Amino acid sequence: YKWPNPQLDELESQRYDRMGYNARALSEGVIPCDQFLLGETVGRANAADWLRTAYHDMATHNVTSGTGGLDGSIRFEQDQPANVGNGFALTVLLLRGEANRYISLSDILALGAITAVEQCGGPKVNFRGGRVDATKADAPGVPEPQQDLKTHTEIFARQGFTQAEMIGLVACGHTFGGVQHQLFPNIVTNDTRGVNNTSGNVHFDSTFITFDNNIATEYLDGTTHNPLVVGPDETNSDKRIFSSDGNRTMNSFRNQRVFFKTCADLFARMVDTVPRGVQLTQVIEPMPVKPQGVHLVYMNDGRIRMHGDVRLWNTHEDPERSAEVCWLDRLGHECDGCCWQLGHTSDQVSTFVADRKETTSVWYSFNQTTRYPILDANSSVSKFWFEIDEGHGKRVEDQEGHRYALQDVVMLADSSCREDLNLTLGIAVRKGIKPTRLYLEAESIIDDLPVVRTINVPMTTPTSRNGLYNVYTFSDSTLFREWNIVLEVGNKKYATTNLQRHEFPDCA
Ligand code: HEM
Repeated sequence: YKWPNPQLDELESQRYDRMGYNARALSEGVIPCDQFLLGETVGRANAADWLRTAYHDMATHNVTSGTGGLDGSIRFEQDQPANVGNGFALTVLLLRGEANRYISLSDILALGAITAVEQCGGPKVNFRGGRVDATKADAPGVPEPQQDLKTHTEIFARQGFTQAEMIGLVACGHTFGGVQHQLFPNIVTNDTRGVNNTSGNVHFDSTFITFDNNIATEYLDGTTHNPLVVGPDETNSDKRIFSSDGNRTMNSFRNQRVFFKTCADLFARMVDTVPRGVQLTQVIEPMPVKPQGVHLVYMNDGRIRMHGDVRLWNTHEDPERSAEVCWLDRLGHECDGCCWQLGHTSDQVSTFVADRKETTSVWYSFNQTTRYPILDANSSVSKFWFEIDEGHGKRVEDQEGHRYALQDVVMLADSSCREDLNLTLGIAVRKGIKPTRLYLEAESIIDDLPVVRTINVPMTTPTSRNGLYNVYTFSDSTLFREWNIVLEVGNKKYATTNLQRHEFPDCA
């Protein structure tokens, strides 16, 4: 895809900016993998809850009617007997803050499961966005351990999975976590609860926070303590499922590579199981050169300052490297002095983990400490690109000649400042156009879901008419999450990027 694309930019960032500079908060709950936030029970982990939540949310799917699937309906399904325990509520509570208008709660639940798998030693799982959040419960459909093999096979077939895929999905799922005595006292009894720890949570395998094939090898070797294999016959659903093809599938999982490949494919299908009619995006791949938070600020002296970062994916620190941002003027012409050396410090590095390896990215800032690229408002900017030199000539990074587009019609003004929760915004609007409406788009989370509020900015009297821009002043104290400015000119819209991370000076 081509930058800017607010939805794909956001999905890409949530997917790949996992740790370090400009990291998103999503993965914090699974770093380290034994982390269990918001609860006291030892022997549990967010990683296990996140994976189980994605499965239970999806498990309502009916391939024939096209209903149910991964749609966040788990929020309304916690009174269903198959959804006992607080793992689902905790998962929603931990993850909902990461959703916004471009990435739904159900996208975040899908990505939470993928992040847990990848971060805790598992394979890379393809991620798409575009899930739509349900507003009510789906028809019940999550399997329970006391059901027989025929029922389980039918349930998985209804969800769209064959018998072999059922074996795979259960084995891949049960490499994390375990069964709690408190919730299943007949499965993990007073006698068996002490096996892994004293809290009464008996794990499915000996490495309950590591994604590996021990779930299969320990089962095959007869050393397993999996409560759904060695528990009471009636609830030994893993045993019935694992052995249902004469252990053929489980035997293939002795090979870790086969196990990883199977799990990666099945998890991708699991999280992509959505109600009919929901259109998912392409698989989100990392952008090799990605601008982040690029925006303009109108200075009181009539010039324009350019802010932002750029991420160079899959590279390392290189003292030889120098990087520049270059731009075309607002009419699309090349201009003199329209290149600027980017700043970089050693903390501007980030990492992404999958397939047990780390990918490093290095970031550069448009500013070097306090020095920014400053443009003359007359010539201004329409597109920019990067020129990178690693000691063997300049490499141009311009999205295959498309360059990166940037509007200069509406922007923040330098007069903007913060006083506690209150932001006093100066909003600069280019003269010579006939604006029809100026407003802010501000996000909040209401009843677990992201919503966008529109806040009108009156344009009666500009507070300043310096240079080529009129500046309108507006105050608001509700801009806690993502927000941006939009200017409508007839049916054309000019929008800034999310300005949540802009650093405002104190008003004093
Ligand atoms: C017949 C199918 C299945 C049955 C009967 C079943 C049953 C169970 C039960 C009884 C627990 C214990 C929950 C608790 O005590 O909190 C559990 C945990 C878990 N299940 Fe399944 N499950 C099935 C399939 C799956 C699938 C397909 C996945 C994922 C792909 C999955 C992922 C998990 C995870 C990660 C846990 C651990 C949760 C934790 O430790 O907090 N399960 N399952």
